[in-house]
Amino acid sequence: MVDKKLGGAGLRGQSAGETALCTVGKTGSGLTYRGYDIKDLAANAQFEEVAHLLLYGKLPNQTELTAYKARLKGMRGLPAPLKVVLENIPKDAHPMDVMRTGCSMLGNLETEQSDFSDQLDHMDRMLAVFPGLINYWYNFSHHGIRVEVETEADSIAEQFLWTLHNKKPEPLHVDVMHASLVLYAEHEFNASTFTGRVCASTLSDIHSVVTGAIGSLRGPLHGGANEAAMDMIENWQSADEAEANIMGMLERKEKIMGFGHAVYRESDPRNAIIKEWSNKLAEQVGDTRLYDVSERCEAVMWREKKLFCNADFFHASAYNFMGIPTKLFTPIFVCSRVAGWTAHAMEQRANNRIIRPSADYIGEDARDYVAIENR
Ligand SMILES: CC(=O)SCCNC(=O)CCNC(=O)[C@H](O)C(C)(C)COP(=O)(O)OP(=O)(O)OC[C@H]1O[C@@H](n2cnc3c(N)ncnc32)[C@H](O)[C@@H]1OP(=O)(O)O
Ligand SMILES: O=C([O-])CC(=O)C(=O)O
Repeated sequence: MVDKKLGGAGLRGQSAGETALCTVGKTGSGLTYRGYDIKDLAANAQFEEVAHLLLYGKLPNQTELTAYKARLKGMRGLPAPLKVVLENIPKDAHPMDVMRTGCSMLGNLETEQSDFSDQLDHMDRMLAVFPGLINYWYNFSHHGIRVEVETEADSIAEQFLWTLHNKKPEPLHVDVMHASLVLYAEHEFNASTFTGRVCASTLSDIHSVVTGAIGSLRGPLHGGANEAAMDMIENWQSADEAEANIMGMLERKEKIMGFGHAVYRESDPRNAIIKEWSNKLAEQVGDTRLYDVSERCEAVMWREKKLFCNADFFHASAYNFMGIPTKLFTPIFVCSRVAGWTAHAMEQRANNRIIRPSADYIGEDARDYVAIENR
């Protein structure tokens, strides 16, 4: 990988701590979780295997996986007061705000012990409950339906689609969701994870850690890019129209969402994987527009700027082909990344020192206080 010229802005390139969870841009195809290459995990593992790897330190054997999935399945129910809160959030709310409020409310109802002795219970609970939480709100606010969240879904991947569409999803879509959740699960010291680690370093509770992380993920420069990419590509009826518009945006020095990365220099290893799934889904739905448009954007951005698709870009078309509303794209990221966030919180707690960097002062020199009547 080509070394990036590092500047101080955005703490780019500076180490802010240690982790045993993930490497970004260092070995293999460029992304590993506890030493396992993302390509192998995405091709072979269910999301629950990856969550177990991150939270419990090892890939589960079959008996452990079966037990873990059963444990998570038993944790899907929404407490009644949380349902009341969700039912009171308006239809036009941003779903990431719903996630943030839902997570925070859960922390009021099921507060973590201050000695963190029950931390894993809360971490698993969030993994289990988040898909139903967002889809309960979505279905209630948009369709007036109180969707059943304690479904027979076999996995978190299936649970998301089942509670969204209120019916058992087709197997291909479940496979795509597994891959997607695996791809999004963990990414070292990205902005949302770092937010969570800072919060964890104050010895705060796990719901505060995750609520803060959700807030950071919401922005279009981070998780919100998958929605922003969809809002962009859905306007274009053909690859040629996409190319003309991208060229115009580049000329006007606009950011193209879903491209570029703070660490990777030549490619994001997650892109090829989700792109392949998007291609499969395009064939399944008989798409002749969105996938071509996306591919052309990719080609033009590389040709003009040597900028590549990050994990978010082909997620947009893939989710769209599965009938997922654009506004729910980033909440899916939450349903996955909560595994990484909480694993990082545990790691921080296990070897903690409060995160408190310094700043270079660029303000006024010392001066005399001026009484209010003299200002
Ligand atoms: C899952 C994830 O969170 S992945 C990231 C999702 N975010 C996006 O897709 C948003 C669009 N991308 C971006 O804004 C950026 O590429 C980021 C935020 C991801 C990384 O930011 P940085 O590390 O500051 O980017 P980097 O230093 O590589 O930028 C180099 C140059 O390329 C430009 N550039 C980077 N990404 C883009 C883009 N998507 N569109 C247009 N220009 C871009 C920058 O403006 C910068 O130009 P400059 O030197 O003239 O200022
Ligand atoms: O690492 C980053 O800066 C952003 C990213 O790709 C992620 O969080 O998945």
